[in-house]
Amino acid sequence: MAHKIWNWQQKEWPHFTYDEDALKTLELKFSQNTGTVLGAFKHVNENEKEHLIVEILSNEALKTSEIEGEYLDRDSIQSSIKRNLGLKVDKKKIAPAEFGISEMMVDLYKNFNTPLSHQQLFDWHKMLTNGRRDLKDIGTYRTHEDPMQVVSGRLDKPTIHFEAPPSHDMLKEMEQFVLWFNTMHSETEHSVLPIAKAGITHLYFVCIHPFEDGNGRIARALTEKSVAQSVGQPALISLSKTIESNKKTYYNTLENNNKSLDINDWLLYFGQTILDAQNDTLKLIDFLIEKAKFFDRYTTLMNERQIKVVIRLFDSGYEGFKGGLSAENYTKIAKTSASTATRDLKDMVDKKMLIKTGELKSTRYWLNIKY
Ligand SMILES: Nc1ncnc2c1ncn2[C@@H]1O[C@H](COP(=O)(O)OP(=O)(O)OP(=O)(O)O)[C@@H](O)[C@H]1O
Repeated sequence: MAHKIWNWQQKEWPHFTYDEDALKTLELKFSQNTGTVLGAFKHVNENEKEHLIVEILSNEALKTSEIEGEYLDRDSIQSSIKRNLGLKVDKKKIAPAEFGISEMMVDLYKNFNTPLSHQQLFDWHKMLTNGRRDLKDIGTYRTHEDPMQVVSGRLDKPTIHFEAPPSHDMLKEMEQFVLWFNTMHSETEHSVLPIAKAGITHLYFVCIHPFEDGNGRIARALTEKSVAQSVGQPALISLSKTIESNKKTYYNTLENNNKSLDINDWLLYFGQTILDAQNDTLKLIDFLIEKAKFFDRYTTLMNERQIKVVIRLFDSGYEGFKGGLSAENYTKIAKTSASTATRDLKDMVDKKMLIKTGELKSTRYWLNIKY
């Protein structure tokens, strides 16, 4: 490469700079949100807490894979997360990709507090590449001779978005990175605030790009480790879900921040992403609290069909049952006749469990909770 284009070729690498004042509002909001999440958690009973952890870890496993265009099976991931957490033993056979990502999420959750080590990164890489046969270096940093590039577009005419340092620098770079991460997250280090720590962690890691594959997923896991160490609890934020919902901005912002060591734009984008991810968790917690209240109040007033349908509605999450529940949906879920469905639904509206909107064929029913 003729010109020194990339950040790692700059003299000051890896000393990133940013404007602390510009991040102040985000850092403050982060610390307020952290308090709110911890407070809300106290209102969730043990059963619901378990549900929440499984829900968030499963979503994150799914979404971090989706960012890379890999669509995994939700049920297998949930099962595998439960098994890895020691909550469930069943004989369901789980495919290698689903098993691997679940194992990594649970390891991240359980061992959030241990200092980062090369071994932990190698283990994650092994988990992520579980079952793959197309890679040379698994569970170790890359060694291939050809340049490590992030590319898109046609194979014969690719657009190069980034080129990472050569493979022979990996040991030196990663030694430095691991040392930086652990120093930055030691108890006595207060000069850098949590959002900045997490944001630098992500960008710094993907710019080294130390593995043959899986660098994005490991970078997002490391970000969650950083947040967890800053707050002293597993992060449980919907980071990958939030990134995935606006993937283009994620890639564009990375691309605009991989040349200079001044990464202010990146930290502003990523800080807001972390806040959105925290807010998503808060909504989930509120939703679970509402769910528990709903069942406390109404379980004895419902027949078996009604309970089955209500469970199905809650399973759709706080975003709700797509388009609302119709009488036809009800007959299908409860496996009942149209006339029974009409009677059950009217009863639930009368008891204020459901809210009815629309008329005739466009009549829809919604759970009567605060959403
Ligand atoms: N222009 C860029 N500069 C620096 N990093 C980038 C850029 N564009 C994308 N990235 C990062 O590189 C990651 C992709 O790297 P890599 O392919 O090794 O990861 P990932 O986890 O692979 O998944 P998969 O192997 O399934 O593609 C993205 O998720 C993103 O974090």
